[in-house]
Amino acid sequence: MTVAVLGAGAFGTALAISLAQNCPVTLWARDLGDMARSRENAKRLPGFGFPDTLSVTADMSIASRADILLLSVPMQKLRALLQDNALLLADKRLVACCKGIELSTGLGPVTVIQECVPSATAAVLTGPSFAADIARGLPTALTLACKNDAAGEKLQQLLTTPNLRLYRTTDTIGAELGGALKNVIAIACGTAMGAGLGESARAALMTRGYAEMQRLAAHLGAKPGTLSGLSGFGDLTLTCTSTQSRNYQLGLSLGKETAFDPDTTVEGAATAIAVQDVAQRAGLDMPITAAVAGLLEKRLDVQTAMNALLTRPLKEE
Ligand SMILES: NC(=O)C1=CN([C@@H]2O[C@H](COP(=O)(O)OP(=O)(O)OC[C@H]3O[C@@H](n4cnc5c(N)ncnc54)[C@H](O)[C@@H]3O)[C@@H](O)[C@H]2O)C=CC1
Ligand SMILES: O=C(CO)COP(=O)(O)O
Repeated sequence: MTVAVLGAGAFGTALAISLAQNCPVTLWARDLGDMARSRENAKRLPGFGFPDTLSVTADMSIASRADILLLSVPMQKLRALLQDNALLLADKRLVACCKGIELSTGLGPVTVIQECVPSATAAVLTGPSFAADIARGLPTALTLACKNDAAGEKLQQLLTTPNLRLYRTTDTIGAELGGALKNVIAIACGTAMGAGLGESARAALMTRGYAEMQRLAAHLGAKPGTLSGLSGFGDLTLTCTSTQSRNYQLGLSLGKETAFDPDTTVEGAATAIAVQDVAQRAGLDMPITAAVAGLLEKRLDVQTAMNALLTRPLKEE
């Protein structure tokens, strides 16, 4: 068995290092930089040397020979990667490792794979994990979702490592929505903490944000229960409480009104805008998502957004 990881960001590099314990792994990058010589991704994941079983390439025809390909580019770049390489990726097992909703279509990564490479087996790997934790070999549990349970079970077995424990589901919609929506709530939580609104406010945002996540997931056909697993509740907890999270960090800077590096990958920003549109079309009430979208689009300031949430009509929980 061989694995390739397409996209040499922090997460793709960490997964490649971890999976290289199981089998030969090829890490594909658009731009290899100095990685082949230094045997390290100094730009995205410094301090973690590559094991001997990990090779790097910028040649997709080499990477696409692998049995299983993990797609670890940001969500808004996924479609172009698939379209550009559709012939090489035909009939492959493609596992999306990105968390988000496509801005132009409102779709998640599994559907984007199915649209671009219909002959592929599409899956998504998601759940609570920071790249550095995985690269360090710290214990991590994730969800592997694939509509075809037999194919999902095989992927679960092949991609589990001594430190990376995979659970399995056939509910790709629920799994990808959990990973996408928790980032939006993490921006809200970071904003509240950055603005000094306190930990009680953060707990309220996490809980009511989780209610929003479940509302949209149910509307889009997710199985009841998936959102309470690693891909939903698990990742929500991690991302809303850790300063390691870039979504949470963006929120902190919005709350503190400080500058934020625009080159940082913050998946929740595009997802908030995409989800706001989906929710409006569906007539769903998602006030925290709407507040985050308003902050990001600079239609709202933090105080106005908070007042809007607090003055909504009182209702049953
Ligand atoms: N960093 C983390 O701890 C985790 C990240 N993720 C997810 O992994 C995905 C990727 O995030 P990171 O690796 O952290 O981002 P990153 O910012 O570290 O790296 C993104 C990488 O994608 C590459 N890239 C961008 N557009 C590309 C294209 N068109 N073709 C090829 N490569 C392209 C960039 O060159 C860069 O190497 C995101 O969806 C994120 O939510 C999931 C779990 C943990
Ligand atoms: O998805 C993640 C943790 O599970 C990583 O979070 P950030 O993208 O916010 O850094």
